[in-house]
Amino acid sequence: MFEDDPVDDLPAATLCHLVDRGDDPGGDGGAAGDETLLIRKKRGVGSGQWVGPGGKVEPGETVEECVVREVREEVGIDVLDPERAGVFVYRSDGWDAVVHVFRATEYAGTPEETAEADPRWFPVDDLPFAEMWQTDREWLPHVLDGGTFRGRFVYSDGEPREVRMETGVTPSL
Ligand SMILES: COc1nc(N)nc2c1ncn2[C@H]1C[C@H](O)[C@@H](COP(=O)(O)OP(=O)(O)OP(=O)(O)O)O1
Repeated sequence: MFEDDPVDDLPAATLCHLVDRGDDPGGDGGAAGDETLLIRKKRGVGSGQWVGPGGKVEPGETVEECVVREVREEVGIDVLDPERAGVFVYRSDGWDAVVHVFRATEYAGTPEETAEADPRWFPVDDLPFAEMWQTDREWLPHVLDGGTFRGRFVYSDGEPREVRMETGVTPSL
């Protein structure tokens, strides 16, 4: 899967997909059913799109530390039980990275808008894919359903040109 990629040398980043299972996900009086928290990114890679909160791993930081820090910085909540759900290599004509995907179900606090992100809960069966990374369609439903994956996505001019993915695997490089 990653034979052609210098995975040890690529920058690392994280994404968090928080799933709220309950009668009133997000505590916002919305419809019952599973929901997931997405952000409208205000800056950085993928700005303007809906995406899971996350960001770049800082020097000396583990990916687990990064995902907790980034979610706190972007939407002001503490994720309590992040678990690895996937990993993908992203290659493009700009930035390249290894992105570590986490799933979580427990959190403390209430998501709030920040300078980086505008958060909103979406039903897991009604995600805004038209305004998301195109390859999220391939793996996000699987992750929200408790699955794991590894992938390699090559983009050019903002479009996916090569998409490779395997599911039900250990989500490591
Ligand atoms: C197909 O590629 C991607 N798909 C998805 N869903 N998300 C991606 C893809 N490539 C990158 N990302 C995510 C991974 C990270 O969460 C962000 C990139 O980090 P960001 O630019 O947000 O980094 P920060 O440290 O928050 O921001 P600053 O650099 O401004 O400090 O994109």
